[in-house]
Amino acid sequence: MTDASATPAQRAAALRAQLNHHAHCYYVLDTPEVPDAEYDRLFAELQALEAAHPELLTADSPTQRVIGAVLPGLTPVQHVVPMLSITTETDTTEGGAIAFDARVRRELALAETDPPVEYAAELKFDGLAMSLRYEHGLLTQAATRGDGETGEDVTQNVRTIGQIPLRLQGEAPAVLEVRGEVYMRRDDFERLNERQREKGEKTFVNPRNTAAGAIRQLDPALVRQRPLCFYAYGLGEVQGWDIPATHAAMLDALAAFGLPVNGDRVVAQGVRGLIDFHQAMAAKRDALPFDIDGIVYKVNSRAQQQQLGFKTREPRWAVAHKYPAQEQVTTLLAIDIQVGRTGKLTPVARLDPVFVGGTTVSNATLHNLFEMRRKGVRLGDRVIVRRAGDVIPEVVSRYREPPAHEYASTPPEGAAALAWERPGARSVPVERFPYVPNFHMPRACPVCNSAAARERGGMDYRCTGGVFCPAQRKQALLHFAGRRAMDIEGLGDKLVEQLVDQGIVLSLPGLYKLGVAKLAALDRMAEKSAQNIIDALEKSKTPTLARFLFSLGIRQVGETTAKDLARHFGTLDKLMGASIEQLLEVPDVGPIVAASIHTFFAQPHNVEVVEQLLAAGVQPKESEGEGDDRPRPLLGKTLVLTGTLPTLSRDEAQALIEAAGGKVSGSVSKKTSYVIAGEEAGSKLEKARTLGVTVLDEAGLLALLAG
Ligand SMILES: NC(=O)c1ccc[n+]([C@@H]2O[C@H](COP(=O)([O-])OP(=O)(O)OC[C@H]3O[C@@H](n4cnc5c(N)ncnc54)[C@H](O)[C@@H]3O)[C@@H](O)[C@H]2O)c1
Ligand SMILES: [Zn+2]
Repeated sequence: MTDASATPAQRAAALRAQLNHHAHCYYVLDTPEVPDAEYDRLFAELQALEAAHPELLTADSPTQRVIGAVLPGLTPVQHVVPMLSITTETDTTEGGAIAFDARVRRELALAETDPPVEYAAELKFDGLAMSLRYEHGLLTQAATRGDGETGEDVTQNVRTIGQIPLRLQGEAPAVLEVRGEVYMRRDDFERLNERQREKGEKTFVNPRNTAAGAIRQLDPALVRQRPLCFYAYGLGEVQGWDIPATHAAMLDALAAFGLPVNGDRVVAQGVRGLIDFHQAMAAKRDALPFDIDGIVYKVNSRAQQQQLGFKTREPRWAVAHKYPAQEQVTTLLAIDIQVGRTGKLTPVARLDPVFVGGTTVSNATLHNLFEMRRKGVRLGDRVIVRRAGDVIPEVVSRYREPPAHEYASTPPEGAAALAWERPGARSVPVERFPYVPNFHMPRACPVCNSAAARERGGMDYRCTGGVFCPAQRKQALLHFAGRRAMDIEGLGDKLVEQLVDQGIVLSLPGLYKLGVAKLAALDRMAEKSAQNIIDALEKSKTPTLARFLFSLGIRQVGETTAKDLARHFGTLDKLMGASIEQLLEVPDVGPIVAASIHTFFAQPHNVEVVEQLLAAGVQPKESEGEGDDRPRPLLGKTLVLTGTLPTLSRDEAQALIEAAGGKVSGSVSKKTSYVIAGEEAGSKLEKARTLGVTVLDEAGLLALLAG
């Protein structure tokens, strides 16, 4: 990207324009176009250029001022004590701490023989800076950093953050401005994105930008849906309070006022303690519930802080010692399909290996076709990968190499609309069948070759070979054995894990081939418990049809639907042979459920598994079907209708009799249970009398039907 022919002056101007543009996208629009690491690289390049050519330095250079602005619609707030930035040490090794300590010692004019400087080290929370103003203990105003001098009033939104006290505890100063960081926890962020994904809506890029976007919403009700948190780390304006002599003591005092202060902080004597803390927290970073992008070192003594003072943009007594970035750019080499435990097909990006979030990442999830399309990600693209904490790495967007000439000193019109996306990508609605150029979802499961299908309105493609697919084996077995399914006591998580991993049971029918010896040979399995499981398997062989259907784990077929199906069809054969139309006749079965059942039994492998289960001795209790649960007083009875009944037509009477389990015959014999006679009954009535068959009128029939 660097134009070799550019003069230093041209390069500096280009860098300034780019940095201003990115800062605008980041601070004002909350939708960065490049990863932080990329921004930091450009920033460092400009700093180096300005150091080498001091004549190029301008007062408005991004290296000289805090960038930010007040969003239209929000009220500006003047900061009495400016909200500054912090010098960044991008050297993530111990060199970062050593450089800072050396600077501090030089500026304090300490000799080599002088004792080590005392520092306070704390986490650098990756959120947005917030100033909370308490007057006589009451929260009166909350403001963003803005350009450091002027921020935005976001009091209403900040009030929705449960952790922030509206009233301080204890004896509060006349004025206490608390500076701290608003952030979003990683699990809250993941949940939020999960919900967005389920709704088929745009997902958020990272917790920082989500938090910053939420806090600057004009509608507090929207903010409430984005769970935010807060940690205090400093002070602004203070009146009527003796500020403690050290930074660490000041934080303790803030905690005593009831403000959230993070516990992962230390007081360190000299540079060694800083390095130790940096390393200790690097090891703990993934386990923290929120993102941090480094450690902040601060000179602990207030007196020494005052002696060191400020540069234009940042204090001289503090530094941010960074960690490896959690977002990086790399190339999308290929897309693999992973089949999950529940049959979900996930496109997974195979990447040019990249160091991100502290490890080398070569695979990252693309979630689903809809998200790929929304993000404009295609095979061969440069993409931004995020890896934070224990969350699986993901491709957050396509990365567009920013050509230097595109940047003016002010951000282009509509920068927000283009952020993180290709030009125009956003205006294209996601269609019903998402189409991603140069990539197709497979039509068949790559593991078992059953059909891969997407439900109408659903986001995910799934393997339909539920009881056959090796990827779904464990899930299928566990579900099959479940209490509400076949109820096989003792066949739990641990056992299924062993049975499958050791290749002992590979499919549902295999369960019924288990012997005591095989089971007893397993880890932590005594002969007695092995026998219990064999007994439980034996006992499970005569389930109700409904339980059996439910146990197959057909998507969309829960307990209730399974009962409806069993009642309607009565036998397994009838259900398995049912067409979509016939399935739709079942009460409460709609097109999605019908399609799911039909597809399931259309997979030859699924049918094979069912047949093998039956062959292994499983015998679901079948019935006549429809009306199964109603009283059937005429079950096994044969009736003959003759003459004209006073209210019921012949067809109506027949339907009622059949619904009650009876049969209607055309001729009277010794086997006839009842003859129902109306007006003008003929020979059939006589025959009944000769054979001694009971004759009833319509009222008699109705009484029979009523039981
Ligand atoms: N991706 C982009 O386009 C883009 C654009 C601009 C800036 N950025 C990123 O923003 C950062 C630079 O912005 P900056 O100037 O605000 O500096 P900074 O965020 O690196 O450091 C200053 C901020 O650190 C925060 N902080 C967190 N924990 C703290 C603690 N314990 N003590 C004191 N402060 C603490 C405060 O909010 C403070 O305002 C970089 O990480 C940069 O990559 C990215
Ligand atoms: Zn499969």
